[in-house]
Amino acid sequence: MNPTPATSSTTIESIESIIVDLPTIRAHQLAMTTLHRQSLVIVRLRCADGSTGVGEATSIGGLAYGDQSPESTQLAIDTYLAPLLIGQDAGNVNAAMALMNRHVQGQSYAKSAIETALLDALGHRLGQPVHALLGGALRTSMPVLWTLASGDSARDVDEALGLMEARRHRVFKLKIGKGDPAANVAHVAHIKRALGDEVLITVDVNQAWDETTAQRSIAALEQAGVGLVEQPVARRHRAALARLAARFDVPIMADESINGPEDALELAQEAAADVFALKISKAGGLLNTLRTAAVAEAAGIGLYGGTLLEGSIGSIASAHAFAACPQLRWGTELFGPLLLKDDIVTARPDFRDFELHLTQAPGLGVSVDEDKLAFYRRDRQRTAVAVTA
Ligand SMILES: O=C(O)C[C@H]1C=CC(=O)O1
Ligand SMILES: [Mn+2]
Repeated sequence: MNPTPATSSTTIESIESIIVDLPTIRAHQLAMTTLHRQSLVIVRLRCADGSTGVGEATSIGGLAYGDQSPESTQLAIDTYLAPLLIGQDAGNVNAAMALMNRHVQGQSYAKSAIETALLDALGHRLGQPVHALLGGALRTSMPVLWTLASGDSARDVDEALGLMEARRHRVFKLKIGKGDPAANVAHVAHIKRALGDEVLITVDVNQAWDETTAQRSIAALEQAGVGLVEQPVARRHRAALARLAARFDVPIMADESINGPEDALELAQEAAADVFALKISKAGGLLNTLRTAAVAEAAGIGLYGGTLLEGSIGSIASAHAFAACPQLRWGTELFGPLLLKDDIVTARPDFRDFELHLTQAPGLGVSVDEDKLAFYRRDRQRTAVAVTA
């Protein structure tokens, strides 16, 4: 006979959203914006039995990267999603997601953060890590690349050499697409030459090129020895993406073009990409990320664990989903916490030997540092300090 199961039945009592602004360790330059800080939306969920869960929704550069900002995500949670979920069964994540999807269009970042918090709380109640709730981990550590995006080639090379020496990263992604494409290619070729044949260099164009620029530039990137080209053209230009994927040997990865399983199906049918970048926020949660991965796997398409530069909570939530993916041929870019100068969790994720390591702790396995959260939250009460003569 089975032992008496721990109970998972309780109701959702409250859902709180908090915007947190954290400085980055250096400027992070992308095609569409340069980051100096990250704004995370932290979701805290409390259940009637006292169990709690956390989640995170993070975007890049306000509305510069995608169509959901921290502020719009907070509004969606506070005004629409939380009232819908209060009093609902906290243990039935599928039912909670279906309810949200029935009543609220879009808002995938907010839904992902709430689903994460539900899974975290359920994991705490059952004494199981989130990856076990997703069917079990096929890996509990995963490779993590680093993005070189300081805006300065010499600094990028020094940064990469230091990170290889520290055994933190040995794959590097270069953010290009800003400015002259020929200068972009020269920058990549310089870094590739400086780091040598052994080091895998990938590039992310973040939709910046038209098809003819992409044709010319990818040919040169291929010559320079680049190993993967991410989202060279606009997300809607899927026919162009397919032509580029057919034309070049270097694999083409879809990022902004793919959100969930429906996109995965269409992109697979169109042979538009060799690799898909998964992100829990794009997919609207961990469960939908796994559905997206299942479509890729069925179509023989490689998987890559992507990031929206989330902090520790969002990155660890992503890692739980990626742990349960059928394959993770292209590793991950879950370095977000390392780009931040400080954190709001008590113990930062475990990055060592070029990988991120997950624990077997219940839920996500992360705890909020209340003092840090109070310090970095955007709405914190600033106490007036008396000035004495
Ligand atoms: O993929 C993106 O475009 C977003 C993100 C991931 C790594 C990074 O530096 O930016
Ligand atoms: Mn990308």
